Amino acid sequence: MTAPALLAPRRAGHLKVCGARTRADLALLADTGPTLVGLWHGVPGGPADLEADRLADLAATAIRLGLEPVLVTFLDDARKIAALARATGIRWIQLHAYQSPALVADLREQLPYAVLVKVLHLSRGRCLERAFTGAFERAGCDLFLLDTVTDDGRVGSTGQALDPAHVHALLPRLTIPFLLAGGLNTTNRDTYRTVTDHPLYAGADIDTAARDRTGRFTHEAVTALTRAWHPRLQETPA
Ligand SMILES: O=C(O)c1ccccc1NCC(=O)[C@H](O)[C@H](O)COP(=O)(O)O
Repeated sequence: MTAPALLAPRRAGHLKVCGARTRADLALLADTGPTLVGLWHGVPGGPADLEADRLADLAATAIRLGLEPVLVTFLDDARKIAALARATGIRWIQLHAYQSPALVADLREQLPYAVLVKVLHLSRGRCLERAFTGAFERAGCDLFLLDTVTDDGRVGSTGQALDPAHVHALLPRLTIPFLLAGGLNTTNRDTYRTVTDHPLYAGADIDTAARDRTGRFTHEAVTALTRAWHPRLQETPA
């Protein structure tokens, strides 16, 4: 017997777009297909960093529009992060710096309901947290997010693609799902077929390719990314 159509998943994983700054950004994203929106707080000097009250306003707007807000942060104070999550209603937390497994354990205790995402940084193909993936999992991490570190040490929104071979070298170490990031766009979608076919693949995370040259999200760019990275299952090429 086949499962009732209503219960069948309709999408292949998540699509997260990072760095929303305004309600208009959120309206555009809600209209074009992503499931998750990254809101930055505690990213010093980041162009999309939000003050706490603005973060709360955008998180509430995202939820109202049917998007799941994700707090993207370099903060490494569990109490501060937990307080922010409680105050804003944000359930997904993306630790994008070099936070420790101990911080993840602390956060897990304070926020049992939260979805905790730890970024694994790949520098020249090597994962800098390679020795700690098991510790992050035991600490209560729900998802990893694989992203690029540039040769000069920049992290986040680098627009630089990972080599799929380097991703595959890391995957046997993981037992929890992962999001893929790092310079994903519409033209390199096919390069990652073997990665996105992996049973632990949970979706794609994109910033640079969702924007035009002035740094603004565009309807056209995000719609094209949704088609490439987050199609309805019946649209997925065999
Ligand atoms: O987006 C940023 O500029 C950023 C800055 C500091 C920390 C994290 C940041 N972004 C996090 C993301 O999740 C991005 O979507 C991810 O790095 C992919 O970006 P891109 O390679 O530009 O698609």
